[in-house]
Amino acid sequence: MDLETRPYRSVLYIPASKERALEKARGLTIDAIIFDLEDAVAPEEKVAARTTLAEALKRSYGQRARIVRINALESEWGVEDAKAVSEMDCDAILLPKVDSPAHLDALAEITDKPLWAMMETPMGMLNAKEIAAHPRLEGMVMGTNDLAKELNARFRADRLPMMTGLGLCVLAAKAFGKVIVDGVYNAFKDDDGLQTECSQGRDMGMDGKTLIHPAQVEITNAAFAPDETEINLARRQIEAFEEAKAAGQGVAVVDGKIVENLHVDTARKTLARAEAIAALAS
Ligand SMILES: CC(C)(COP(=O)(O)OP(=O)(O)OC[C@H]1O[C@@H](n2cnc3c(N)ncnc32)[C@H](O)[C@@H]1OP(=O)(O)O)[C@@H](O)C(=O)NCCC(=O)NCCSC(=O)C[C@H](O)C(=O)O
Ligand SMILES: [Mg+2]
Repeated sequence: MDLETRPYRSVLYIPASKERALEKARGLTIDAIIFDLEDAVAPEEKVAARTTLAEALKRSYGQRARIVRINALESEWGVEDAKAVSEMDCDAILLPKVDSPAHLDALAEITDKPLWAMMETPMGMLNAKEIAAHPRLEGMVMGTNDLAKELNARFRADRLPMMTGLGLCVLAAKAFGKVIVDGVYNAFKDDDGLQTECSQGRDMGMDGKTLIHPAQVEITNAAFAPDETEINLARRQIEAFEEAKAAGQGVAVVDGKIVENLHVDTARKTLARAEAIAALAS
């Protein structure tokens, strides 16, 4: 599966030190996993967590993308994390608190793995374009907890204080064809709040959302997948446009709205996305 078609609806963080959670993930309907060596692991457990993770990755996680978040390279663990993860059976390395492409350059010197960037600092927001343009970068992950901390912003249901940063990162990721997944929703027992935040992220163009608990998976998978109404509309748009084209016209009308070439492109992507999700499930 290539980057363009691989679904990243649900991306679950798992503390690399927690064997039970590492095992549990093998049975969850998640598109990707972030195995965390950074914030979810206490300092005294960091070195042992590398070994625990290396062992866990020797067994299959099926089709789920396996991304490992290391500690910052400036920290006492970062460089050793990067070297150790380079030898592990995983799909990418995620670097926290990326401020500029220079941070990615430093990691690229240590590893050949594809790179992902945590977007969670004010400087990272300002440099989102240059970070997204990095040739080794595959994806961006919003770190909305760190961003709120750095901004001294308040958490609000509408995420207004985050919007500039979220918008800059979505623009940057889309401009350079990179994956972008939204930040976590901390209140993991609040389904309504999660649903609202998923809908907002999807409306903005996020490819999916990062999660902290298995209870968040179902809502997120549904929110970032095309639903029956969207699939049905996409099919009708393509059909109507093909008919219009055959009749020598460049525009069709479906449900009272015009359908042009560009809408057909979106419709085809919607169907391709639905097919990719169905293929993952089979
Ligand atoms: C939040 C938690 C500490 C809650 O854990 P727990 O009390 O164990 O929850 P439950 O008893 O409800 O768990 C039920 C079962 O589910 C498993 N479980 C729980 N969480 C996970 C998980 N993340 N992945 C896989 N499996 C999980 C439990 O083991 C139970 O299994 P079983 O006993 O077999 O039934 C906990 O959920 C947790 O630690 N979550 C992850 C926290 C984390 O990773 N934080 C760091 C990432 S967030 C971040 O840093 C974002 C960014 O950088 C930013 O700045 O915003
Ligand atoms: Mg963070």
